[in-house]
Amino acid sequence: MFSRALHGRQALCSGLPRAAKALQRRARRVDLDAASFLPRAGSFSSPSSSSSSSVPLEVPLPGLPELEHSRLLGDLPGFAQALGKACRVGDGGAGCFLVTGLPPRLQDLHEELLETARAFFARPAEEKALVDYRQSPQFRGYMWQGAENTAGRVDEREQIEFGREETLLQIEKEASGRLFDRLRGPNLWPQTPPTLRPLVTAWLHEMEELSLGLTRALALSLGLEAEALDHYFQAPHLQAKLVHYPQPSLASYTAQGEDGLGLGVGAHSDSGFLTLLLQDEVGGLEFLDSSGGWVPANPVKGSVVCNLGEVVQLMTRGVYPATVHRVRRPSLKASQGLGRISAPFFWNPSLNQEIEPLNLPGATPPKLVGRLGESQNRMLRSYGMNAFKSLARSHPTVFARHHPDLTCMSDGQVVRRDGER
Ligand SMILES: O=C(O)CCC(=O)C(=O)O
Ligand SMILES: [Fe+2]
Repeated sequence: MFSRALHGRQALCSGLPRAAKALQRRARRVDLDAASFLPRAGSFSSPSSSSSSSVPLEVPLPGLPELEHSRLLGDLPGFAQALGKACRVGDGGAGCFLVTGLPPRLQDLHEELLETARAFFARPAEEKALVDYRQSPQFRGYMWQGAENTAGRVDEREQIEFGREETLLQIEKEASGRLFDRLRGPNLWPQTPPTLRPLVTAWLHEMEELSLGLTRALALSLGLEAEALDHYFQAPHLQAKLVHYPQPSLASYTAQGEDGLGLGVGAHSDSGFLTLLLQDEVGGLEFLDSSGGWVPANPVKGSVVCNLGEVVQLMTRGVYPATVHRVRRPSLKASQGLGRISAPFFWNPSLNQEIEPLNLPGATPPKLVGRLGESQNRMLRSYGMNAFKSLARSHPTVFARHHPDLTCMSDGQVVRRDGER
């Protein structure tokens, strides 16, 4: 999907011990505090080679712009201005940003969620198979390592996927009669650890609220009314995952070295509106900048990474491009044998929404290197049908098993085999 040449740069801190990384993070935070919370243009070019001994601790690490959560509540116009700067990739923005300084309540929830995810993935394979996603017409549940691929390569990760919990009765009452209603339904909840269900439920609720605030800031940053996009999210189609990137074997580490370990998930952009991503301390997430270089999204305590999806790109005619990202396999040093845990939350429009480009006079899309053109990655205007298309294409056997009356056409449309709508 993306050219191999783009995979060249190494995350600056991947070879550093945890204590040094913590110190570096502190150095970067101090520097940013002094310069206010606005991103610094031109701060994203990482040197093509580095070693732990050649990186002085007082030099701030390249990183993503940091937007203080408290300003989202207390100074929406100021927050929106910083968000706009971060999303305008051609003007030196990173195309994504961190929301930092989350309230302690949310930080605690995030810590517990990461711990619980780690406990779930440590359970025996037979137990995880009880919530195997192949049982779910909504493509939710546990996916073992190798079940999914991105950019033509098998992903080196296992994951459990959730959506909004809905009973069949609820869905029947509100059914639109469209095929995408089939993506609504119940989750497959593991019995162990028992804390997983309440934690994931609380997390979805919190992320929904945060996402709506960010949507309003994004609308303001485009020169629209803050609530101008709210109607897209009356019944948002939520998707969320707990993900484990296992530690590569010692043999592969020895044979290939840290640089040769490859990717946990290949370069891609997310298909929804925006993604809020929680990650543990290990690192490995990287973003593509406007010139085709990779920028590490180093973990920052008390924050989430926010990246933009293809719906935003379509709505803004590319003025805010979807963020291309990938994940390196966990380095032996950083993950200390445990692998990496992340928790992406995907904020998507309601299934029944048609996505049309907004009227943004005077705004022009940036020139970008190393991305797919619209013709190679065409989005269907119906958000719901586009979501169904993505799932059907990624998981053809689950699609065939639960939706035998449907077929996925070469243009991506999911239709009834008998031709009825
Ligand atoms: O695990 C991560 O950090 C990123 C995951 C991701 O990009 C995805 O699942 O779409
Ligand atoms: Fe992603």
